[in-house]
Amino acid sequence: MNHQIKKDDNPDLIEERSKATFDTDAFGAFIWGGYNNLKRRREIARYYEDHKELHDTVPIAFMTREEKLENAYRKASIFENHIKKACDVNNPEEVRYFNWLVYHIDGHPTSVHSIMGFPTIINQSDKEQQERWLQSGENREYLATYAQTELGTNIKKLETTATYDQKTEEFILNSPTVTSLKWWPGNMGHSHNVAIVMAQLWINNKCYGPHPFFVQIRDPKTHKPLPGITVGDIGPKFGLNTTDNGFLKLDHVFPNGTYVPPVHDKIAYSSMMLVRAIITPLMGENLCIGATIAIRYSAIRRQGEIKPGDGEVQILDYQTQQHRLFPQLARGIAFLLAGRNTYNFCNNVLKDIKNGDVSLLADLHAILCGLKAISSYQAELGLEQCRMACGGHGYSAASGFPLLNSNQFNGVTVEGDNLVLLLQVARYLMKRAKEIRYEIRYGQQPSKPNEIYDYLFDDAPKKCLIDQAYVPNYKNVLESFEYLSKKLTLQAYDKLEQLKQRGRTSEVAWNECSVELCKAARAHIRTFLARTFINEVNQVNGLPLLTVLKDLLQLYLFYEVKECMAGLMEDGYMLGQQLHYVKKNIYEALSKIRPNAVSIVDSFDFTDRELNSVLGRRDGHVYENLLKWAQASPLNKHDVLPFHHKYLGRMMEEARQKSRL
Ligand SMILES: CCCCC/C=C/C(=O)SCCNC(=O)CCNC(=O)[C@H](O)C(C)(C)COP(=O)(O)OP(=O)(O)OC[C@H]1O[C@@H](n2cnc3c(N)ncnc32)[C@H](O)[C@@H]1OP(=O)(O)O
Ligand SMILES: Cc1cc2nc3c(=O)[nH]c(=O)nc-3n(C[C@H](O)[C@H](O)[C@H](O)COP(=O)(O)OP(=O)(O)OC[C@H]3O[C@@H](n4cnc5c(N)ncnc54)[C@H](O)[C@@H]3O)c2cc1C
Repeated sequence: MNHQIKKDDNPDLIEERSKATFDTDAFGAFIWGGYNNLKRRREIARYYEDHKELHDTVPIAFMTREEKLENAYRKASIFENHIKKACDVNNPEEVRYFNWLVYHIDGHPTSVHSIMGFPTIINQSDKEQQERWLQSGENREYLATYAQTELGTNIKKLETTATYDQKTEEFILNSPTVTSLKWWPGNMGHSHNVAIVMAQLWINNKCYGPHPFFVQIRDPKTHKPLPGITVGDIGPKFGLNTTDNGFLKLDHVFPNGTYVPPVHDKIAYSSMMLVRAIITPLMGENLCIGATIAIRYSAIRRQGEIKPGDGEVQILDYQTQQHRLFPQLARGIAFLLAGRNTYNFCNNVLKDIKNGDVSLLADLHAILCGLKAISSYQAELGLEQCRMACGGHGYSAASGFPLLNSNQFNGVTVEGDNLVLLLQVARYLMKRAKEIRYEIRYGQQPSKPNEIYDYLFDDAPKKCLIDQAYVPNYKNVLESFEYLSKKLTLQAYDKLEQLKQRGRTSEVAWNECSVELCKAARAHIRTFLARTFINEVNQVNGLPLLTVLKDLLQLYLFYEVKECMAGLMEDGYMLGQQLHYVKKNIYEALSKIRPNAVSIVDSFDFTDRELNSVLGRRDGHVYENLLKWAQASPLNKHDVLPFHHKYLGRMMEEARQKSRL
């Protein structure tokens, strides 16, 4: 049963919705982690709808950059009055959802304080510092950005210095070169007045590596930059134009604060872990939003005939359209599930770290890096497929895709470039490979099995069993992913060792293997994503929901097998006839998903505010609203543009006069 049917909706959508073979609320509860969460989402969305002062005055596509910022500042100033009424403020998912409804996708002037600056203070300050900055940070008496990236250096070679002056017992922060300017930190340009600055710590002429410092960059009252501080906005970007990403130069600045040694030398990176953990489900959500827009639009858009004379078909009936869109749906769900899983894992490990236990830090770091890299890359490609699937209207800002996709572009870069992060995964895998070759087991005697990497130590069957349909729970497909991942990991390791034996330094050998190292990392993450999807579906009771989830799982798994078929076939592990079986499964899954496609995307329960798209409207009334949208364009405020006669009008008039001569 589809709960979204309303009698005045577009007839094609009513027809699609009436075909649902499952309960859309049951699916929604599966996606959002239970019925109560789904109910709370609806209550929060209702709260947002009922409070017009939180809405945009005009679509942001029609605003200049300054208007965007002012609109977001206006909302930020009333946000605190509303959040306590709309949400349980101790529930991060409710808070995140309300934020998302109010500010939507283009950034906002308090975001980096919430997701990076303040969490860094929570996780990395000592008791005395917390007494000073915790409550006031929570009250937003100050707003803190996270200033790590520099204009021309990499993290290992940061040039910003924090030198301890023994005489005054103070730290002096300095940007000694143009390349050392902090560049990119979100909200640093104009909105925030504090920066958590990552700087190389120098004590007695000895460098202790990058450490975070709490630096007041603007006067708390006048908001003017403080002495020694040069700060500003870095200018317009591909997306996130409601965020003032900034630059910062420190000229011998004396910040508040003391140096506290971390419990682990990589703890300074924990803020990045937390954000990476947020990014993967966000990528899933973005992709599901894109798929919702494109699938709803494909159900109301009619173009061409399949059987001549039978009339124009919904473009969703074309197999090519299904092949373009349904894998995005399946991948979006896979990212949401894996993201939820690792977000919980991350919070548990961060708690352990606070108590001095860093035993799971490396496992967590590797999986977060890999998931962030794969999910953001595939979501970017997938959203582009969704846009293209909407033809010309997909290119209009009314579709929502220009804003959605341009913001998605930052996913592959923020919190670490994807290739750099895949190489972090590879570093972890190479350690496991060494243990396999020397027959040592990671963690020696593990107290409990670790699903993330245990398979690397097991002997997978040497023969591909992918076409053995009787194997339960897709064990055979998972084994194929495991086989490939282990093979690529060991191949990369052996090549590294050979290069080193031939005299290459470790670093040069690493670089010469880096394409293959990234392949191994991708295969490991693919295995994790597949296993998580299978495990989550296995826990579902209730046949109608289970059936549609299994259709999506079938598509997901066989589509991923097809994506890595070269690696599976090159050594004869998978045979040509098995590839035919894989393709058959993909096409079969597409046709099983087709009748439920609109109901599946309805199950996500995205509001029209979240979709921000005329094409993806819940009611399907696309064409009349495209006209309304175009008429609202600021250009159409005038029948004749105020500068028309000054230029084009004059040009044409002069041309007419000339031709009369
Ligand atoms: C939603 C919108 C958000 C918008 C806000 C965006 C904010 C930002 O973008 S903030 C800036 C983020 N910057 C980055 O993410 C930089 C990306 N690069 C990295 O993270 C790299 O991992 C590195 C530069 C931190 C380290 O690279 P590398 O030089 O290769 O390695 P090291 O020698 O420094 O360290 C290796 C060692 O450390 C472990 N490790 C690295 N990072 C972490 C971590 N986050 N947590 C735990 N452990 C970490 C790594 O596994 C190695 O361990 P061993 O192999 O045991 O030595
Ligand atoms: C929208 C946005 C918001 C941001 N917000 C913040 C913020 O709030 N705070 C902050 O500190 N930073 C922020 N950043 C900066 C961001 O974290 C960095 O841009 C990102 O980590 C990549 O670093 P880089 O720009 O120095 O790229 P570079 O390191 O110059 O990388 C460029 C390319 O070189 C290659 N490369 C680099 N190193 C290696 C390597 N070791 N091995 C192989 N290939 C390599 C990769 O292909 C990479 O794509 C933001 C960036 C963006 C786009």
